[in-house]
Amino acid sequence: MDKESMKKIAGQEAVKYIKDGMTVGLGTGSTVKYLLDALGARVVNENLRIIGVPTSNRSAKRARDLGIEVRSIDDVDHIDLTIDGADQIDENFQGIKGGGIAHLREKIVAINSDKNLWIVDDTKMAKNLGSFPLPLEVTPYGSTHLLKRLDKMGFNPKFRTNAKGQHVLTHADNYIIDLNLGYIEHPHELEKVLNNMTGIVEHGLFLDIVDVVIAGTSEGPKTFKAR
Ligand SMILES: O=C[C@H](O)[C@H](O)[C@H](O)COP(=O)(O)O
Repeated sequence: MDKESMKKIAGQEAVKYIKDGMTVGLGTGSTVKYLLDALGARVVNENLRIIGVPTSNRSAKRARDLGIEVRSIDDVDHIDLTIDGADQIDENFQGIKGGGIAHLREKIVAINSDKNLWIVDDTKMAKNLGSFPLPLEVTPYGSTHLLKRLDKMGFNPKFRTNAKGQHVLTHADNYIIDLNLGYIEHPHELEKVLNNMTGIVEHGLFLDIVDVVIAGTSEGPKTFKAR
């Protein structure tokens, strides 16, 4: 089965966790797209009343187009459940996110949610993190010096650029540096190091955040309780 079909299976399974009246954080990415399609269908067919809190302009537009009511995080008093994609998930359900440059908003929404559910195709489930490059959102000011510092630390940093060689800009007009680490032996230690570095606005390590993971597999959806 191809990856798209596995993403679709995960998105369609996850929509079952959304109940009438909920405020739901809406993640970003190609897997979340399938969730939004399935959620839009429920809003129309079942007259489901939910409020969506999107983590990107892309998800906000898609949700609105599908008839899902959306509000900014600062206009809701709580979020019951957030459903998002992920780039890599290790055997302890720690994750890397930010492949689609949305991890700053995604982390803000995630830590303000009662529950977090991730949806992935099962090729993203790994023993360890690190084969997927770890994204950092960084302030443009001083970013060349930050890159040098990260390089000296052995983190193999690279600015993320577009086809024209220009910096990719985040929602907040920041840059992205990807760390090509290969293998992250101690994610919590790395998290502490990155949290303490001036100029890094947010990194894509999502540790101890997810509650449930749904992986789309060729045998159907597989659900894992992370905590
Ligand atoms: O910045 C983007 C997000 O963290 C996405 O959730 C992540 O990149 C997974 O996206 P996709 O479902 O497209 O692989």
